[in-house]
Amino acid sequence: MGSTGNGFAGDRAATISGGTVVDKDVDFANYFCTYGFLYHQKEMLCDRVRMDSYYNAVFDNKHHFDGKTVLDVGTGSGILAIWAGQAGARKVYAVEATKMSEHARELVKANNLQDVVEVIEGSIEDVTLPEKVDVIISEWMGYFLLRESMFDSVICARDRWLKPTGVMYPSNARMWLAPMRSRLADQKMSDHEGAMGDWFCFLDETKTNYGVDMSVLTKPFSEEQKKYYLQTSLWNNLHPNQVVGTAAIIKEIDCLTVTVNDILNVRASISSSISAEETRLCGFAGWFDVHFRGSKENPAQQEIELTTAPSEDYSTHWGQQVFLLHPPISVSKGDDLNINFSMDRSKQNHRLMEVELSCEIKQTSGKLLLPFRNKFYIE
Ligand SMILES: C[S@@+](CC[C@H](N)C(=O)[O-])C[C@H]1O[C@@H](n2cnc3c(N)ncnc32)[C@H](O)[C@@H]1O
Repeated sequence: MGSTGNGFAGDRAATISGGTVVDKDVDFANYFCTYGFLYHQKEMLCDRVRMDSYYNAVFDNKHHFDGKTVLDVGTGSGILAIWAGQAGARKVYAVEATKMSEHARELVKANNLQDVVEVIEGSIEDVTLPEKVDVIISEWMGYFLLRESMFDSVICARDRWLKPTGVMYPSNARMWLAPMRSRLADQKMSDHEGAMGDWFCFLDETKTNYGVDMSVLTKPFSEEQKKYYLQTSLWNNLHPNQVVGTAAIIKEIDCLTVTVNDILNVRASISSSISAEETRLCGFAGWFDVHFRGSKENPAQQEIELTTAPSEDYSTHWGQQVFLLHPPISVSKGDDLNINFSMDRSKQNHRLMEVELSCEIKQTSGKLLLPFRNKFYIE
Protein backbone atom coordinates (compact mmCIF):
# COMPACT_ATOMS: atom_id res chain seq x y z
CA MET A 1 0.00 0.00 0.00
CA GLY A 2 2.58 2.52 -1.08
CA SER A 3 5.06 1.71 1.65
CA THR A 4 8.26 -0.27 1.37
CA GLY A 5 10.18 -2.16 3.99
CA ASN A 6 13.74 -3.46 3.77
CA GLY A 7 14.17 -6.88 5.39
CA PHE A 8 16.97 -6.67 7.89
CA ALA A 9 18.69 -10.00 7.36
CA GLY A 10 21.50 -9.94 4.81
CA ASP A 11 21.37 -6.16 4.49
CA ARG A 12 24.97 -5.23 5.28
CA ALA A 13 24.62 -1.48 4.88
CA ALA A 14 25.94 0.70 7.67
CA THR A 15 23.86 3.37 9.37
CA ILE A 16 24.97 6.41 11.34
CA SER A 17 23.65 6.65 14.88
CA GLY A 18 24.64 9.65 16.97
CA GLY A 19 27.76 10.09 14.86
CA THR A 20 28.77 6.42 15.18
CA VAL A 21 28.90 4.17 12.12
CA VAL A 22 26.90 1.05 12.96
CA ASP A 23 27.24 -2.20 11.02
CA LYS A 24 23.64 -3.36 10.69
CA ASP A 25 24.46 -7.08 10.78
CA VAL A 26 26.44 -6.65 13.99
CA ASP A 27 23.64 -4.54 15.45
CA PHE A 28 21.13 -7.20 14.49
CA ALA A 29 23.18 -9.97 16.12
CA ASN A 30 23.81 -7.95 19.30
CA TYR A 31 20.55 -6.07 19.74
CA PHE A 32 17.60 -6.87 17.51
CA CYS A 33 17.81 -10.66 17.58
CA THR A 34 16.19 -11.08 21.01
CA TYR A 35 13.21 -8.96 19.92
CA GLY A 36 12.52 -11.61 17.26
CA PHE A 37 11.45 -14.08 19.99
CA LEU A 38 7.90 -14.22 21.33
CA TYR A 39 9.14 -15.05 24.85
CA HIS A 40 10.88 -11.67 24.93
CA GLN A 41 7.86 -9.77 23.60
CA LYS A 42 5.75 -11.65 26.19
CA GLU A 43 7.98 -10.36 29.01
CA MET A 44 7.10 -6.81 27.96
CA LEU A 45 3.44 -7.69 27.41
CA CYS A 46 3.31 -9.05 31.00
CA ASP A 47 4.60 -5.80 32.53
CA ARG A 48 1.35 -4.45 33.99
CA VAL A 49 2.69 -0.98 34.76
CA ARG A 50 3.90 -0.57 31.19
CA MET A 51 0.78 -2.09 29.63
CA ASP A 52 -1.72 -0.17 31.78
CA SER A 53 0.07 3.12 31.13
CA TYR A 54 0.09 2.78 27.34
CA TYR A 55 -3.45 1.34 27.32
CA ASN A 56 -4.81 4.21 29.40
CA ALA A 57 -2.80 6.76 27.43
CA VAL A 58 -4.46 5.59 24.21
CA PHE A 59 -8.00 4.91 25.40
CA ASP A 60 -8.28 7.93 27.72
CA ASN A 61 -7.18 10.13 24.82
CA LYS A 62 -9.14 8.73 21.90
CA HIS A 63 -9.38 12.23 20.40
CA HIS A 64 -5.71 11.87 19.43
CA PHE A 65 -6.42 8.64 17.53
CA ASP A 66 -9.97 8.79 16.19
CA GLY A 67 -9.83 9.18 12.39
CA LYS A 68 -6.06 9.90 12.53
CA THR A 69 -2.93 8.41 11.00
CA VAL A 70 -0.50 6.75 13.40
CA LEU A 71 3.05 5.39 13.18
CA ASP A 72 4.12 2.74 15.69
CA VAL A 73 7.94 2.69 15.76
CA GLY A 74 9.12 -0.83 16.67
CA THR A 75 5.73 -2.47 16.81
CA GLY A 76 7.04 -5.82 18.13
CA SER A 77 3.94 -7.99 18.63
CA GLY A 78 1.83 -5.14 17.27
CA ILE A 79 0.11 -4.34 20.55
CA LEU A 80 0.33 -0.54 20.43
CA ALA A 81 -0.69 -0.45 16.76
CA ILE A 82 -3.71 -2.64 17.55
CA TRP A 83 -4.77 -0.35 20.39
CA ALA A 84 -4.39 2.68 18.10
CA GLY A 85 -6.63 0.90 15.58
CA GLN A 86 -9.18 0.00 18.26
CA ALA A 87 -9.18 3.63 19.40
CA GLY A 88 -10.42 4.59 15.93
CA ALA A 89 -7.29 5.40 13.91
CA ARG A 90 -7.94 5.67 10.18
CA LYS A 91 -4.54 4.15 9.34
CA VAL A 92 -1.72 2.74 11.45
CA TYR A 93 1.76 2.04 10.05
CA ALA A 94 3.36 -0.57 12.32
CA VAL A 95 7.08 -0.82 11.58
CA GLU A 96 9.21 -3.63 13.02
CA ALA A 97 12.82 -4.50 12.19
CA THR A 98 12.66 -8.19 13.07
CA LYS A 99 10.67 -11.18 11.85
CA MET A 100 8.31 -10.47 14.79
CA SER A 101 6.54 -8.46 12.10
CA GLU A 102 5.08 -11.75 10.80
CA HIS A 103 3.49 -12.51 14.19
CA ALA A 104 2.29 -8.90 14.43
CA ARG A 105 0.61 -9.20 11.01
CA GLU A 106 -1.16 -12.38 12.13
CA LEU A 107 -2.28 -10.75 15.36
CA VAL A 108 -3.63 -7.72 13.51
CA LYS A 109 -5.63 -10.00 11.22
CA ALA A 110 -6.91 -12.12 14.11
CA ASN A 111 -8.22 -8.90 15.67
CA ASN A 112 -9.90 -7.76 12.44
CA LEU A 113 -7.73 -4.70 11.97
CA GLN A 114 -6.01 -5.70 8.71
CA ASP A 115 -7.77 -2.87 6.85
CA VAL A 116 -6.40 -0.29 9.30
CA VAL A 117 -3.04 -1.56 10.56
CA GLU A 118 -0.31 -2.13 7.99
CA VAL A 119 2.66 -4.04 9.38
CA ILE A 120 5.90 -3.18 7.60
CA GLU A 121 9.02 -5.26 8.16
CA GLY A 122 12.12 -3.11 8.12
CA SER A 123 14.23 -0.68 10.01
CA ILE A 124 12.35 2.60 10.52
CA GLU A 125 15.36 4.47 9.15
CA ASP A 126 14.89 2.72 5.76
CA VAL A 127 11.12 2.62 5.47
CA THR A 128 9.16 4.97 3.20
CA LEU A 129 5.57 5.79 4.14
CA PRO A 130 3.04 7.18 1.66
CA GLU A 131 2.00 10.01 3.99
CA LYS A 132 2.89 11.93 7.16
CA VAL A 133 1.20 10.92 10.42
CA ASP A 134 -0.72 12.66 13.23
CA VAL A 135 0.71 10.49 16.01
CA ILE A 136 3.94 8.61 16.63
CA ILE A 137 3.60 5.98 19.32
CA SER A 138 6.55 3.90 20.47
CA GLU A 139 7.84 1.99 23.44
CA TRP A 140 11.51 2.77 23.03
CA MET A 141 12.73 2.98 26.64
CA GLY A 142 15.68 0.85 27.75
CA TYR A 143 17.20 0.36 31.18
CA PHE A 144 17.68 3.76 32.81
CA LEU A 145 15.75 5.21 29.86
CA LEU A 146 18.52 5.58 27.31
CA ARG A 147 20.22 2.16 27.20
CA GLU A 148 19.60 0.58 23.76
CA SER A 149 19.63 4.07 22.12
CA MET A 150 16.35 3.17 20.41
CA PHE A 151 15.09 6.71 20.88
CA ASP A 152 17.46 7.74 18.04
CA SER A 153 15.20 5.77 15.70
CA VAL A 154 12.06 7.45 17.09
CA ILE A 155 13.63 10.88 16.58
CA CYS A 156 14.54 9.90 13.01
CA ALA A 157 10.92 8.77 12.43
CA ARG A 158 9.57 11.99 13.98
CA ASP A 159 11.72 14.21 11.79
CA ARG A 160 10.71 12.34 8.65
CA TRP A 161 7.09 11.38 9.22
CA LEU A 162 5.34 13.45 11.91
CA LYS A 163 3.10 16.27 10.73
CA PRO A 164 4.03 19.69 12.18
CA THR A 165 0.83 19.46 14.26
CA GLY A 166 1.54 15.88 15.35
CA VAL A 167 1.86 14.43 18.86
CA MET A 168 4.33 12.01 20.39
CA TYR A 169 3.33 9.06 22.62
CA PRO A 170 4.99 9.37 25.11
CA SER A 171 5.51 13.13 24.99
CA ASN A 172 8.05 13.61 27.81
CA ALA A 173 10.67 11.63 29.69
CA ARG A 174 12.82 12.15 32.80
CA MET A 175 15.75 10.40 34.45
CA TRP A 176 16.14 10.29 38.23
CA LEU A 177 19.00 9.51 40.60
CA ALA A 178 18.90 8.88 44.36
CA PRO A 179 21.21 7.57 47.10
CA MET A 180 20.38 4.03 48.20
CA ARG A 181 21.32 1.16 50.51
CA SER A 182 21.45 -2.51 49.62
CA ARG A 183 23.10 -5.74 50.76
CA LEU A 184 24.09 -6.21 47.12
CA ALA A 185 27.17 -4.07 47.81
CA ASP A 186 28.53 -6.65 50.31
CA GLN A 187 27.51 -9.55 48.11
CA LYS A 188 29.27 -8.21 45.03
CA MET A 189 32.41 -7.44 47.05
CA SER A 190 32.46 -10.97 48.43
CA ASP A 191 31.81 -12.47 44.95
CA HIS A 192 34.76 -10.45 43.65
CA GLU A 193 37.03 -11.63 46.48
CA GLY A 194 35.92 -15.22 45.81
CA ALA A 195 36.74 -14.92 42.11
CA MET A 196 40.22 -13.53 42.86
CA GLY A 197 40.86 -16.23 45.53
CA ASP A 198 39.91 -18.84 42.95
CA TRP A 199 42.32 -17.25 40.45
CA PHE A 200 45.29 -17.64 42.81
CA CYS A 201 44.40 -21.35 43.39
CA PHE A 202 44.22 -21.73 39.61
CA LEU A 203 47.70 -20.17 39.24
CA ASP A 204 49.18 -22.64 41.77
CA GLU A 205 47.52 -25.64 40.15
CA THR A 206 48.52 -24.66 36.62
CA LYS A 207 52.14 -24.23 37.71
CA THR A 208 52.20 -27.51 39.65
CA ASN A 209 50.27 -29.67 37.17
CA TYR A 210 51.27 -28.20 33.83
CA GLY A 211 54.53 -26.34 34.47
CA VAL A 212 53.33 -22.93 33.23
CA ASP A 213 53.42 -19.77 35.32
CA MET A 214 50.35 -17.70 34.46
CA SER A 215 50.82 -15.01 37.09
CA VAL A 216 51.63 -12.43 34.41
CA LEU A 217 47.87 -12.52 33.61
CA THR A 218 46.85 -11.57 37.16
CA LYS A 219 46.57 -7.84 36.38
CA PRO A 220 44.30 -8.11 33.30
CA PHE A 221 42.24 -10.84 34.98
CA SER A 222 41.83 -8.66 38.06
CA GLU A 223 40.75 -5.67 35.93
CA GLU A 224 38.25 -7.83 34.08
CA GLN A 225 36.77 -9.14 37.34
CA LYS A 226 36.67 -5.70 38.92
CA LYS A 227 34.70 -4.38 35.97
CA TYR A 228 32.32 -7.34 36.09
CA TYR A 229 31.65 -7.49 39.85
CA LEU A 230 32.20 -3.94 41.06
CA GLN A 231 31.74 -1.55 38.15
CA THR A 232 28.84 -2.97 36.17
CA SER A 233 25.54 -1.45 37.20
CA LEU A 234 22.91 -3.92 38.35
CA TRP A 235 19.25 -4.40 37.63
CA ASN A 236 17.24 -4.30 40.84
CA ASN A 237 13.71 -3.71 42.03
CA LEU A 238 14.29 -1.66 45.15
CA HIS A 239 11.86 -1.21 48.02
CA PRO A 240 11.23 2.52 48.57
CA ASN A 241 12.80 2.27 52.04
CA GLN A 242 16.11 1.43 50.34
CA VAL A 243 16.16 4.96 48.94
CA VAL A 244 17.96 6.84 51.71
CA GLY A 245 17.89 10.42 50.41
CA THR A 246 16.07 12.82 48.16
CA ALA A 247 15.82 11.85 44.49
CA ALA A 248 16.82 14.39 41.82
CA ILE A 249 16.05 14.74 38.14
CA ILE A 250 19.17 14.42 35.98
CA LYS A 251 17.61 14.72 32.52
CA GLU A 252 14.35 16.00 31.05
CA ILE A 253 13.32 15.26 27.50
CA ASP A 254 10.60 16.82 25.37
CA CYS A 255 10.03 14.08 22.79
CA LEU A 256 8.66 16.55 20.25
CA THR A 257 11.76 18.74 20.10
CA VAL A 258 14.76 16.75 21.43
CA THR A 259 17.59 15.95 19.00
CA VAL A 260 19.91 12.93 18.92
CA ASN A 261 22.70 15.29 19.91
CA ASP A 262 20.78 16.15 23.10
CA ILE A 263 20.70 12.50 24.21
CA LEU A 264 24.23 11.46 23.28
CA ASN A 265 25.20 12.15 26.86
CA VAL A 266 23.70 13.13 30.19
CA ARG A 267 25.49 15.63 32.44
CA ALA A 268 24.07 16.71 35.77
CA SER A 269 25.23 18.35 38.98
CA ILE A 270 22.65 17.62 41.64
CA SER A 271 22.33 17.68 45.38
CA SER A 272 20.58 15.26 47.67
CA SER A 273 19.98 15.19 51.38
CA ILE A 274 20.09 11.97 53.42
CA SER A 275 16.62 11.33 54.83
CA ALA A 276 17.24 8.05 56.67
CA GLU A 277 18.59 8.01 60.25
CA GLU A 278 22.02 6.31 60.67
CA THR A 279 22.49 4.26 57.50
CA ARG A 280 25.00 3.09 54.92
CA LEU A 281 25.25 4.83 51.59
CA CYS A 282 25.76 1.78 49.36
CA GLY A 283 25.43 3.54 46.04
CA PHE A 284 22.95 5.29 43.77
CA ALA A 285 19.81 4.12 42.02
CA GLY A 286 18.71 5.43 38.64
CA TRP A 287 15.24 5.17 37.14
CA PHE A 288 12.98 7.01 34.71
CA ASP A 289 9.42 8.07 34.06
CA VAL A 290 7.61 9.04 30.89
CA HIS A 291 4.46 11.09 30.46
CA PHE A 292 1.70 11.13 27.89
CA ARG A 293 0.61 14.75 27.69
CA GLY A 294 0.01 15.28 23.97
CA SER A 295 1.32 18.63 22.74
CA LYS A 296 0.77 22.26 23.74
CA GLU A 297 -1.59 22.79 20.78
CA ASN A 298 -3.24 19.40 21.16
CA PRO A 299 -3.04 18.38 24.82
CA ALA A 300 -4.10 15.08 26.36
CA GLN A 301 -7.56 14.99 27.92
CA GLN A 302 -6.11 12.67 30.53
CA GLU A 303 -2.38 12.87 31.27
CA ILE A 304 -0.83 9.48 32.02
CA GLU A 305 2.43 8.72 33.80
CA LEU A 306 4.54 5.57 33.49
CA THR A 307 7.06 5.45 36.32
CA THR A 308 9.79 2.93 37.08
CA ALA A 309 10.55 4.44 40.52
CA PRO A 310 10.93 2.07 43.49
CA SER A 311 7.45 1.19 44.67
CA GLU A 312 5.95 -0.96 47.39
CA ASP A 313 3.06 -2.01 45.17
CA TYR A 314 4.35 -2.21 41.62
CA SER A 315 7.45 -3.28 39.77
CA THR A 316 8.43 -3.08 36.11
CA HIS A 317 10.72 -5.15 33.92
CA TRP A 318 12.99 -2.08 33.78
CA GLY A 319 13.46 -2.03 37.57
CA GLN A 320 16.14 0.41 38.61
CA GLN A 321 19.83 0.55 37.66
CA VAL A 322 22.02 0.39 40.74
CA PHE A 323 25.54 1.86 40.89
CA LEU A 324 27.27 0.37 43.95
CA LEU A 325 29.99 1.86 46.15
CA HIS A 326 32.79 -0.33 47.53
CA PRO A 327 32.95 0.01 50.46
CA PRO A 328 29.67 1.65 51.54
CA ILE A 329 29.92 4.89 53.55
CA SER A 330 28.22 5.63 56.90
CA VAL A 331 25.84 8.59 56.59
CA SER A 332 23.24 10.25 58.82
CA LYS A 333 20.03 12.16 58.38
CA GLY A 334 20.68 15.69 57.09
CA ASP A 335 24.04 14.93 55.44
CA ASP A 336 24.28 16.73 52.11
CA LEU A 337 25.50 15.08 48.94
CA ASN A 338 26.80 16.99 45.93
CA ILE A 339 26.79 14.63 43.01
CA ASN A 340 28.24 15.00 39.53
CA PHE A 341 26.79 12.53 37.09
CA SER A 342 27.83 11.95 33.52
CA MET A 343 26.73 9.25 31.09
CA ASP A 344 28.07 8.62 27.60
CA ARG A 345 27.58 5.93 25.01
CA SER A 346 30.16 3.17 24.95
CA LYS A 347 32.58 3.65 22.06
CA GLN A 348 32.45 -0.09 21.30
CA ASN A 349 28.65 -0.34 21.26
CA HIS A 350 26.45 2.72 20.90
CA ARG A 351 23.57 0.92 22.67
CA LEU A 352 25.52 0.52 25.95
CA MET A 353 26.45 3.29 28.38
CA GLU A 354 29.38 4.37 30.53
CA VAL A 355 28.81 6.41 33.66
CA GLU A 356 31.06 8.57 35.80
CA LEU A 357 29.76 9.48 39.20
CA SER A 358 31.54 11.65 41.73
CA CYS A 359 30.23 12.73 45.09
CA GLU A 360 31.14 15.02 47.95
CA ILE A 361 29.49 14.45 51.33
CA LYS A 362 29.03 17.26 53.84
CA GLN A 363 27.97 16.03 57.27
CA THR A 364 25.50 18.02 59.38
CA SER A 365 28.48 19.07 61.56
CA GLY A 366 29.92 20.80 58.47
CA LYS A 367 32.71 18.23 58.11
CA LEU A 368 33.53 17.21 54.53
CA LEU A 369 34.19 13.51 53.89
CA LEU A 370 36.79 12.48 51.32
CA PRO A 371 35.13 12.86 47.90
CA PHE A 372 34.99 9.85 45.60
CA ARG A 373 34.76 9.31 41.84
CA ASN A 374 33.64 6.01 40.30
CA LYS A 375 33.26 4.64 36.80
CA PHE A 376 30.40 2.27 35.89
CA TYR A 377 29.24 0.35 32.86
CA ILE A 378 25.58 -0.13 31.93
CA GLU A 379 25.90 -3.35 29.90
C1 LIG B 1 10.73 -2.41 23.53
S1 LIG B 1 10.10 -3.25 22.13
C2 LIG B 1 8.43 -2.71 22.08
C3 LIG B 1 7.52 -3.63 21.28
C4 LIG B 1 6.06 -3.21 21.25
N1 LIG B 1 5.90 -1.88 20.65
C5 LIG B 1 5.44 -3.20 22.62
O1 LIG B 1 5.23 -2.11 23.15
O2 LIG B 1 5.21 -4.28 23.18
C6 LIG B 1 10.88 -2.39 20.82
C7 LIG B 1 10.69 -3.00 19.44
O3 LIG B 1 11.18 -2.08 18.49
C8 LIG B 1 11.89 -2.76 17.48
N2 LIG B 1 12.86 -1.79 16.94
C9 LIG B 1 13.89 -1.21 17.58
N3 LIG B 1 14.53 -0.35 16.77
C10 LIG B 1 13.89 -0.38 15.58
C11 LIG B 1 14.09 0.27 14.33
N4 LIG B 1 15.10 1.12 14.17
N5 LIG B 1 13.24 0.00 13.33
C12 LIG B 1 12.21 -0.88 13.50
N6 LIG B 1 11.99 -1.55 14.64
C13 LIG B 1 12.82 -1.30 15.68
C14 LIG B 1 12.52 -3.94 18.21
O4 LIG B 1 12.85 -4.99 17.32
C15 LIG B 1 11.42 -4.30 19.21
O5 LIG B 1 10.54 -5.26 18.69
